[in-house]
Amino acid sequence: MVLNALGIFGLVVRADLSPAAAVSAALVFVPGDVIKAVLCALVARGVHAASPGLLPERRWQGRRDPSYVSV
Ligand SMILES: O=C(O)CCCC[C@@H]1SC[C@@H]2NC(=O)N[C@@H]21
Repeated sequence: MVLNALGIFGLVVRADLSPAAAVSAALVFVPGDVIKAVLCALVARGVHAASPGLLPERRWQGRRDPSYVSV
């Protein structure tokens, strides 16, 4: 969605399209982008399930329960 927003901005500034025309041009990409995002999430979930230690453990940084900090 950030890329789409930047693309709309670019179309307005560089291609001299009206904002409405730029939005409608960018809408063409949205279905494919949603499919790609879902596939990416599924692949990331599979990778994380196969290698749970791949990412560093998140540490609680809040103040309500300092004993929650594990390291
Ligand atoms: O080739 C170009 O100059 C335009 C590339 C456009 C890429 C954008 S990124 C968001 C949207 N989703 C895509 O898959 N392609 C466009």
